[in-house]
Amino acid sequence: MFSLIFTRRFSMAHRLIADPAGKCAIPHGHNEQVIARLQPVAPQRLDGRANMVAPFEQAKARWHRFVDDRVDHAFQLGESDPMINWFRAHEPQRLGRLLVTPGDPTTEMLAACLMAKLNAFLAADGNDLRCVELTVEETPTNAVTLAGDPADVLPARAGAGWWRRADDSINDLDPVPVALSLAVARR
Ligand SMILES: Nc1nc2c(c(=O)[nH]1)N=C([C@H](O)[C@H](O)COP(=O)(O)OP(=O)(O)OP(=O)(O)O)CN2
Repeated sequence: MFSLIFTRRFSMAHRLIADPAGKCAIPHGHNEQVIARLQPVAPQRLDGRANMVAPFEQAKARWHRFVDDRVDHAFQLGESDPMINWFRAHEPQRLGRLLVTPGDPTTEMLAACLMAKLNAFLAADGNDLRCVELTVEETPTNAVTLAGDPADVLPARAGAGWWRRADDSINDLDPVPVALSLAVARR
C-alpha cells in the first residue's frame, strides 16, 4: 500500500519535572521535526489517469496549518506543572500558547498527542487517509516513532483531551475572560 509522508519543522520549549533533579526540569527548547506517514483506510489502485492517492497539498494542508499556527513556538508543560498557574496569574493572554499534556511533555507524549490530533483532523474532513506512523525528531540525534493507535499508549487516565478534537486547541485550560487578558496585556 502507498504511504504519503509529510515533514514539518517547528520550534518549541518544554520542561520535564517528573525527575526534579534532571537537567530537563529547566525550561529549554528544541527545533523539532514531525514526520507523518498517511495511508488510505482501504487499499486502492491508481486510477490510470490522475494516479494520486490524494493530492499532497490537500492531504497536508490542515495538518501543516495546525503545526505552523499552534505547535510552532508553543510552550509544552505537564498538566500539573506550577508554571501553568504562573501564566494564569501573570500572563493569562498567553495561556492559549501552552501545549499541555497528561504528565511530562516528553517526545513520546508529543508524538502520541500529535498523531491523535492528525487523525481527528483526517476523520473530521471525511478524508480516506489515516496517520499510521508519526515520528518526532527532538534533536538531530534523538527521535521517537509511534505506529498504531495513540489511544493504546497514552496514560489510561488521559481520557478525551484536546488531542482528540478536530480543532486548533492545544490544551484544555479554562478560557481566560477577555477583559482580564486585556487588562494584564496592558500592564
Ligand atoms: N525518552 C525520553 N528521554 C528524554 C526526553 C524525551 O522526550 N524522551 N527528553 C529529554 C530532554 O528533552 C533533553 O533536552 C534531550 O536529552 P539529551 O539526549 O540529553 O539531549 P542532548 O542534546 O544534550 O544529547 P547529546 O546527544 O548528549 O548531545 C531527555 N530524555
